[in-house]
Amino acid sequence: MITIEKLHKKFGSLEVLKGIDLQIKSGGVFAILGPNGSGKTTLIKSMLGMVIPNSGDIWIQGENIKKQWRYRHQVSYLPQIAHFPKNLKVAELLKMIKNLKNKPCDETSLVATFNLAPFLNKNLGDLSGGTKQKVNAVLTFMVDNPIIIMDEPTSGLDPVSVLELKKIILAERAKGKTIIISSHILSFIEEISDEIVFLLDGNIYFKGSVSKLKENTNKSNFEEAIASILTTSYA
Ligand SMILES: Nc1ncnc2c1ncn2[C@@H]1O[C@H](COP(=O)(O)OP(=O)(O)OP(=O)(O)O)[C@@H](O)[C@H]1O
Repeated sequence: MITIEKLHKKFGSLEVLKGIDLQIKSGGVFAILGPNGSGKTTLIKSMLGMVIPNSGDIWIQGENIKKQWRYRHQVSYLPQIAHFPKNLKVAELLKMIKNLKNKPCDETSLVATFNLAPFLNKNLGDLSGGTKQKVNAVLTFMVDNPIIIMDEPTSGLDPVSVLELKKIILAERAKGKTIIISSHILSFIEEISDEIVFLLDGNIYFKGSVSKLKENTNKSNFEEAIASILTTSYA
């Protein structure tokens, strides 16, 4: 269970999160949606201790994360933009992360799933954006953690890889893991999410299932339901 209470975050005079209260129950796929700049990454990074809120509290598995780091051993994170060392080879990075994790890692089947074998001896700086994202996915899923947080995981992936990613996410969900995803690809979110939260103007505009959102907005299509929130709010 993840509990967020009265979370405020400002960057200078820009108030990005204006008192977010949120509960994410354990087990299932939870999506964080919202327009560009609505604070999805800020919220995600707050859960990871990478953004320090101005006020408010976050509890992960019962532990207040303020000034804590141990909980991070239970959380896998796929960042929106991975900054890999350019001159390191893919195989070297995988080995290095495995050593750092000091936990059982299973990257072999993931490397096969994402067809990364031909790239293992290539420098990370020479990879295409999509191939880097596949490496990012391998790093995320190779460790067996109960919480998986992904910021725009489909970014740059071709349709076959998106399909593979979806299968992996659903398999992790079936193991009872808590998976938190931010994405603008609504078809992807609709297929995999148990619950969504929609951020708007620093607050939670909606929390519930995709079908509940469709019902509330009186739309049969998820994209139209999201569009109707935005047109109503910004009209
Ligand atoms: N370190 C920072 N310093 C200053 N402003 C920041 C910083 N990080 C984020 N912001 C600003 O906070 C706002 C929210 O950014 P955030 O990245 O959380 O949005 P997002 O919903 O993830 O956006 P997107 O959909 O474009 O990825 C934006 O206006 C952004 O410019």
